[in-house]
Amino acid sequence: MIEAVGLTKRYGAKTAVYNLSFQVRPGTVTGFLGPNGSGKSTTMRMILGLDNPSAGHVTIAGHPYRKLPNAPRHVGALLDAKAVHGGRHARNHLLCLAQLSGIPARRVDEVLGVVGLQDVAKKRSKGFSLGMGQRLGIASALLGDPQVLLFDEPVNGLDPEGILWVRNLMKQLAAEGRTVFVSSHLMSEMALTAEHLIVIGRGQLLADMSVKDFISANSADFARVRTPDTDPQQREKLTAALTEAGGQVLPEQDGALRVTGLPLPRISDVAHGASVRLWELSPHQASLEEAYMRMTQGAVDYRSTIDQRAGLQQQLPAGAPDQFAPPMPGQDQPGWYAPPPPQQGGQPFGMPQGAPGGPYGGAPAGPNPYAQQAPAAPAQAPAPTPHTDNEDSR
Ligand SMILES: Nc1ncnc2c1ncn2[C@@H]1O[C@H](COP(=O)(O)OP(=O)(O)OP(=O)(O)O)[C@@H](O)[C@H]1O
Repeated sequence: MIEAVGLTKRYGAKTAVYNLSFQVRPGTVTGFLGPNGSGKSTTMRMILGLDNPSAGHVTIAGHPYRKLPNAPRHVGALLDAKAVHGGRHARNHLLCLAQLSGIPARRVDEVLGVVGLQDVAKKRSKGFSLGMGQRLGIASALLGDPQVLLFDEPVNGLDPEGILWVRNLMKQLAAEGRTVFVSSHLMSEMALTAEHLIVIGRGQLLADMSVKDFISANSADFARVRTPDTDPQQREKLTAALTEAGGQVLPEQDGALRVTGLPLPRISDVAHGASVRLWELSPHQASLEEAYMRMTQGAVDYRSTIDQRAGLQQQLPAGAPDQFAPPMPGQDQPGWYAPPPPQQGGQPFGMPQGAPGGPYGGAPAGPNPYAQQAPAAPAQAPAPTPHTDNEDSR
């Protein structure tokens, strides 16, 4: 298990991670999400002892990484797939790593097979594609057959077959009882791979919950209703009747209606009462991507100036109801589509229960550097400071 308590990292005046407390448990794939620059890589580097926390601590199986006996046998990581000696053959690169950790040479051939690089084992890695480099990085992580694995953007550069392979590999590693902590910007992929999520924004914990709970807590589910295409008046009649009944109705591009605020059976009754025939009445749940966009909308540092000029400030999905609207009729009935919880007052973005300080009572990390920030997206374009330590691989 990985456990962070009150983890904080400052680089001069910049606070990259602030008072972060979480646990990553064995047996499941835990996704690590956050907008660009939110502190994911910094957190991973602190877990691996590559950066010292300014406050708080992080342990693996109860020990700081640097105090783990023969750490590479316990922990494997892919942080930057380009961090290899390009002049070395793939096999030699792995052999060097293996020798440093007392891992037998036969394990090198095993992991080359696992990642599908056996045919290019004698090729220099500087000629590798991005995807091949990722596979070599994953091979390095697996070398010590570790119980704890960290992957920073492991599917970066992989083709669809490679992405599927990584997905299955992560799940298999977790099913074997290992701790698997993986960051990615591909929400659709995370939804298929991870069971649990840790979401951060501007270095702070935003959510620590199952994927299922995350989606239901941050999504605006809706019903799709379609009246006969041949009779547009039926659609208008139904829109009026549903609005009258307290629903919010928005037209979809394909002519259907998107309804929130009313349970499915009520929509059906209202349609029946208005003598409107229905061709479709179906429930829809938001995707992880939609839920993620809603949660992190106030915690995005880097935004296109084109989006800002056009007022495209992280738009909510179409049909999302007003977050601050009073309770709606039918709210307690099964099948009612709840709007997302309102952002908590005064915070630049929704904070998790118990934060700051975190659910584990993290050590005080000094004044919250974000407390005085504007509550919404920045009005000015952020300084265009490409910042990442391994941006080439992204
Ligand atoms: N060595 C460093 N010196 C100064 N600032 C740094 C350093 N490393 C990271 N930062 C800053 O800390 C913040 C968090 O960066 P980090 O790379 O951890 O974010 P990230 O969530 O991994 O981003 P991305 O999704 O783009 O990879 C950024 O504002 C970054 O500029």
